[in-house]
Amino acid sequence: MRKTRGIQLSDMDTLSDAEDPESQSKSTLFTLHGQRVRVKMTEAGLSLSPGRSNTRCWSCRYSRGIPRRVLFAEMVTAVFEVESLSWWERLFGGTQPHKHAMVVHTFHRARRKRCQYYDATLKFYCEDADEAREWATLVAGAARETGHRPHSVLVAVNPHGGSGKAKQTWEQTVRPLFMLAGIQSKVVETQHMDHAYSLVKDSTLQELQSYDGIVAVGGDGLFSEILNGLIGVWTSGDARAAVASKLRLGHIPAGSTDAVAYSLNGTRLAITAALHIVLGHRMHLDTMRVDGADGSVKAACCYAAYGYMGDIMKHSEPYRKLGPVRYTLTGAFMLLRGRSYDARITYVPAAGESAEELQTPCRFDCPVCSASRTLADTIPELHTPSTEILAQTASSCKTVEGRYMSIMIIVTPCRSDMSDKGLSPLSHLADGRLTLVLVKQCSKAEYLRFLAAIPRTGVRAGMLKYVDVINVSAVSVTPSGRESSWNVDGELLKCNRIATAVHHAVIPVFAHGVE
Ligand SMILES: Nc1ncnc2c1ncn2[C@@H]1O[C@H](COP(=O)(O)OP(=O)(O)OP(=O)(O)O)[C@@H](O)[C@H]1O
Repeated sequence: MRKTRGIQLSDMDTLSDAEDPESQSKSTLFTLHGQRVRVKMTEAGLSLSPGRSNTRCWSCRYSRGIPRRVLFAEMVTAVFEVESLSWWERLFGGTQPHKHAMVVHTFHRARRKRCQYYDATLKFYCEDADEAREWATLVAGAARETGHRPHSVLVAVNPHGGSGKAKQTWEQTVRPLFMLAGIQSKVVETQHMDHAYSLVKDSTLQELQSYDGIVAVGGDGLFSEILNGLIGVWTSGDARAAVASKLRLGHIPAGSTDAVAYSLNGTRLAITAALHIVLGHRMHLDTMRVDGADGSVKAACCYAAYGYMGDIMKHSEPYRKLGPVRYTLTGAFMLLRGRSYDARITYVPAAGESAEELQTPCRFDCPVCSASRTLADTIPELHTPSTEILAQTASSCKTVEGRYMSIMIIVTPCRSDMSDKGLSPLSHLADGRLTLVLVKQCSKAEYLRFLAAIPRTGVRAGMLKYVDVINVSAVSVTPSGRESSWNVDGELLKCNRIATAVHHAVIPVFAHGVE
C-alpha cells in the first residue's frame, strides 16, 4: 500500500513503473538542499520524493526543509541558472566548473501568521544543463498558465504617502518581483491630489485594453482615487466600461494606515500584497456609494466616519509631514476636546443578520464572500443614488436622532496596526452589508474606554451601553447645529449631509481573503 505520510523509501523503490500512477509524467533526479530528490511533474505542480534508497524516511527530509510538492499556483516562476563551483566543491570531487539549476521562485508563509507571505527560492541542481533548462521552461510555462495572472498593469505610486517610502517600496520590493513574473508595468508617479483619479478616469480605450489591473503603491487615499476613477469609467456609458470591467485593483501598502491592503491580506507587508498580484488571486469586494447633498458622489471600501474620526482627519492634514504619528497626536487632542454633534440618522436594517457565517470573521475561502458579479448587474446599481435606495425601502427604514461623539459606517473589517482583527471584526469583505456604529454623547473617560476596546474586540453589538452597532444596507445622516466633517476612506468630504448604500461584491481585487 502506498502511504501519503512518512513514506519508507524502500516502499517507494519497489514500485514498478507500471504501478506508479505518475510514471508517465516527466521525472528527473535533482539535488535540493544537498539531498537527492526525484522530481515529477504533475498536473498541479512538482511532486518530490526521496532520490536515494539509503535514506531512512521521507519525514527526515521533510524536516530539512524539502517540501513534498510545490504547486504551480504558488510559484512566481522558474528560471535556469548557471553557478560556478565553490573552491571546496571543486576540492571535493567537482568534475565540472559549473553547476546548473532550475530555480523555482515561490513563497513561504510565516509560521505564526500564515497570511504573511515572504518570497522564497528552491534551487534544484542538475548535472545535465539541458535537462535543467528544459525543466525551468516547462515549469515557468505551467506556472504562468495557472490562475488568473496579470500580464500588464498600470501602477500609480504616491511618493508622499505615509512616511514617503512608496517609491522605495516599489523599486526595491515590488518591481523586481513583477519583472521576475514577466508582468509589464506602466508606472506613474502621482504629482498632485486627484492625479491617480484622472489617470484612471481619463484612460483611453486602447490603454485600458492593454492592462489587466491597476495597482496603487501608497495609502488608502490613493487606492480610493483609483477605485473612484475606475467606477467613473464603468458608469461613463461608453465602450471603455466593458473593457474596464476586467481590471482588478491591487494595493501595495505604503501609506499611513493601509486598511485596504491589511483587510484584504491580513498584513501590511508589501511583499505579501505583491505576491497576491503576481499569483493572480482574485475576489470581489463590497463598496459603498456616498452621495453628498451637494451632488458629489464617492465610492468607499473601508469606512465613512463623522465626529471624532472626522475631526482627526480635518485637523491632522496640516501635519502630513509627520507621517502616521499625526493621527495619534491629533487623536489625543480630539479626545481631550471631547466634542459631540447632533444628527438625525435613517437606516435600512440589513437582511439575514442572524446567519451563522455572518457571526464569524471573514477568512480565506469565506462562504459569505464567494459572490462575484458581472458588470451588467452592477452598473445599473452603481448608477442609483443612495437616496433613491433609501426611498425605495422607506417602509423598513428606522430613524434615530441624538447627540453623538462618533458616527461610523463601516464596509469591510478595516484591519490596521491599531486593530489586527479590524475595527469591525465581524464585517466581511463581500457580505453586502454595512456596520453602523453610533457612539452616543458620553464622558471623555467613557469615550476612551470605547477607543481602548477597539484593538481588543473591535466594534460589536452590545460592547458598551452607550454604543449602538447595527447591520444596515443603507444609511442617511443629516447633521444639525455645530458640524464635524466626514472622513471617507481617509479623505475629507465637503458636504456633511450624506446618504450611503452598499453595493455587494462589485470591485474585483487581487486578493483571496485572509489565511
Ligand atoms: N504628489 C502628490 N502630492 C501631494 N498629494 C498627493 C500626491 N500624490 C497623491 N497625493 C494625495 O495624497 C493623499 C494621501 O495619500 P495616501 O493615501 O497614499 O497616503 P496616506 O494618507 O499617508 O495613507 P492612508 O490613506 O493609508 O492613511 C491622497 O489623497 C492623494 O490624492
